[in-house]
Amino acid sequence: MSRRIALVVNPTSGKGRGARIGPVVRERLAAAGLTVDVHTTTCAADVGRIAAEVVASGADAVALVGGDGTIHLGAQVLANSGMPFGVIPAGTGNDFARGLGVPLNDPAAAADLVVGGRIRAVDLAVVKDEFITTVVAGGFDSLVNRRANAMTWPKGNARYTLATLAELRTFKPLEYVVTIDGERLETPAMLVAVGTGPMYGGGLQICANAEIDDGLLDVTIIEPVSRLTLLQMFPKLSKGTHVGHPKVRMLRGRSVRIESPGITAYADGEPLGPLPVEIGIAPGALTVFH
Ligand SMILES: Nc1ncnc2c1ncn2[C@@H]1O[C@H](COP(=O)(O)OP(=O)(O)OP(=O)(O)O)[C@@H](O)[C@H]1O
Repeated sequence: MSRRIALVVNPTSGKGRGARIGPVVRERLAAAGLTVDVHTTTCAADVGRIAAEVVASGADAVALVGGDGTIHLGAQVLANSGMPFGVIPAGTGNDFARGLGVPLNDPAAAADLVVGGRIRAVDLAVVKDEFITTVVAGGFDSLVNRRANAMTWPKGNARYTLATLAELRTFKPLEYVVTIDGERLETPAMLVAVGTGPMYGGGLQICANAEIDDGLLDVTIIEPVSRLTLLQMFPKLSKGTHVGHPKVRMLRGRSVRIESPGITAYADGEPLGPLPVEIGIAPGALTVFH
């Protein structure tokens, strides 16, 4: 009997890229002999609802065509379900897919990972009962995220660059209390980011050393630096070459609490809530094709 795959497509991801690549993926999966049930979402709530129906249906696997927002929604249901999950990147950021090494601009190649059937279990961060698939941002980066989300132009990652420049004009270091596995650290900083995977903001390797299956959260603290130094650090984040910078601290733990007054945390590119947040880890909670 052929494997039965539910293909869940967010047509709005990547400003319509999801709608464009959905049929490409369906054809590729079907050509490989898989039985494909296509589900197209009409609103954000559909992602979780459909994922729950798919899990209950006894399908062999699910593939999600979307960006980090869609994966975040799907992961809430797929976590700890044991159902293998394929990521077909269609968003603007695609940081979860980047962290996994899924091809970003070749939907047929991403579909081939589902066909191949090779799976691994990856960790998720958890805040209250919410699973997070990439990084929690709490500081300068969350202000940039908020501003970039509010911008309608430009379309791709250039939004983050413009938002960074705009926020830099007025940003001042923040006072933090960061508690990692019960150990309290008081420090001023530009940002504190916590991730299971390395990336946010469309390929910025803020937690460059993060291993997505080591059962640990990676914590990056950028201590106070001049505006120019922070600006110069952003291109380094794309390559991960900020690692080792004297003002960049990288730590690890199983539980992390971040406190700083007046800051809203962002996770998987969307607002999570005001600090303080307590972040835990769900080791190996998501089973993914790779
Ligand atoms: N029809 C729909 N189906 C699912 N989600 C939708 C739909 N319309 C709007 N949304 C919203 O779109 C958001 C963005 O989707 P997604 O994150 O996949 O794309 P993106 O923002 O382009 O990519 P990225 O997050 O990687 O930058 C979702 O979090 C969801 O809230």
